[in-house]
Amino acid sequence: MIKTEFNYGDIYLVPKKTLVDSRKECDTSVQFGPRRFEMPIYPANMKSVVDAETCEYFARRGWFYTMHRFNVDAVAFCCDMQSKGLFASISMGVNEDSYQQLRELKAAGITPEYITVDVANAWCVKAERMIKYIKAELPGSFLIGGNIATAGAARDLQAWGCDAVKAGIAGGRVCITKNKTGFHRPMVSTVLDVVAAVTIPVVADGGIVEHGDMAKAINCGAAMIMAGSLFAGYDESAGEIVEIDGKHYKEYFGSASQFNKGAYVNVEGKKILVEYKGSIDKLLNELQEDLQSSISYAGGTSLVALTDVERIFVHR
Ligand SMILES: NC(=O)C1=CN([C@@H]2O[C@H](COP(=O)(O)OP(=O)(O)OC[C@H]3O[C@@H](n4cnc5c(N)ncnc54)[C@H](OP(=O)(O)O)[C@@H]3O)[C@@H](O)[C@H]2O)C=CC1
Ligand SMILES: Nc1nc2c(ncn2[C@@H]2O[C@H](COP(=O)(O)O)[C@@H](O)[C@H]2O)c(=O)[nH]1
Repeated sequence: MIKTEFNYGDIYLVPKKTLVDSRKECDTSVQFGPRRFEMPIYPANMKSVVDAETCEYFARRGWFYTMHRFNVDAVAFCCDMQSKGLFASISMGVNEDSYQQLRELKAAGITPEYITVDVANAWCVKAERMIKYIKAELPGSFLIGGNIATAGAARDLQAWGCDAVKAGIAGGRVCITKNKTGFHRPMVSTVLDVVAAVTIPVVADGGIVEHGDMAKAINCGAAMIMAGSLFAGYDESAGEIVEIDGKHYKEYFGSASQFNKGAYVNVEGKKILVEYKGSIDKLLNELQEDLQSSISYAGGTSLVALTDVERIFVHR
C-alpha cells in the first residue's frame, strides 16, 4: 500500500474569531529546555548559515541558535559565549573528533546549555552511543538529537536520553538525499508522527518556504523550527557574498555538500546562491509580526492557540 503524505504547501489552517485588539498582544515566545526565547524558529546549524557572530546576534536578541560543528573549537566557543553572559549551544557529530571535543569540555568544567547531535539519520548505532555518552558525561546540557523522521526513531531517541528530537529528513532546500538515496518524508507527516510518539519537544527541521509555514509546523505540534535557506541571504548569515552581473547573492551550501566536505565522498547536499537581502533585522521583525498575526487568526494570544485550529488538506 502507498500512503499519502503531506508537506507544508499541502495544508492550510482554518481561521477562528480573533479576540485581541491588536496583533501586538499576541505572544510568540516559547520555553525550550532551560530558557525562554522570543520566537520558536532559529537558523540551521550549517556553516553557510551561522558563525560565531550570527550566534551571538541571535542570543543577544533573545532567539535560540545552534552553532554548527565543522572545524569549531567547542571549548573556545562556549567560553566566549558564557563569558559574555550568553548561553552556549553547540553541535556534535558521532565520530572521534566529537568525543575529543566533549572530553575537552568536561576537563575544562564547561557545560554548554544546549548540545545538538547532528547527523543525517540519528536512528543509528553511532548516534545512540553518542547520545548516551553525552547524557552520562554532560548531564547538565539539554540534548537535542537529530535528525529523524518516524515515530519509531523518535521513541528510541527519547529512550536513549534525548531531551528533544529534531525531525526532518531530506526536505531541505540544498538537500539531494532524496535524489541520491530515494529516502524522504514530507514535513507535515513527519512532524505529526514524531510529535505523537514522544513526550519531549520536537524541532521541525527544513522545508520552511513561506513565513506561514511556521504556524503550520506549530499546528502539527512542533515546539521549535529550524530553517536554513530562510536565514541564508543576510549580512548576519555566515555565507560569502557573490556578485554576478552587478547583482549580489549569498552562498548557501549543504553540510553534506562537496563544498562543505572538501571532497566528493557521500555527497548528499549542493551549493546554491540565494538573493542577498541586507540586514537580517527586517526579516526577524517580519517573522515575528507574521507569527503574531497567525496567533490572532487562531483566536488566541499565544503559540498554544495554533495547536487548536482545524487543519485542511488542499488537493492541487
Ligand atoms: N536533515 C537531513 O535530511 C540531512 C542532513 N545532512 C547533514 O549533513 C551533515 C553530514 O551528515 P552525516 O553524513 O550523517 O554526518 P558525518 O559525515 O559526520 O557522518 C557521521 C558518521 O556516520 C557514518 N554514517 C553517515 N551516514 C551513514 C549511513 N547512512 N550509514 C552508516 N553510517 C553512516 C559516517 O561514516 P561513512 O561516511 O563512512 O558512511 C560517519 O562516520 C550533517 O550536518 C547532517 O545534518 C545530511 C543528509 C541529510
Ligand atoms: N540532505 C541534506 N540536508 C541537509 C544538508 N545540509 C543541511 N541539511 C538539512 O537542511 C536543513 C535546512 O533546510 P532549509 O529548507 O531550511 O534550507 C538543515 O537544517 C538540515 O537539516 C545536506 O547537505 N543534505
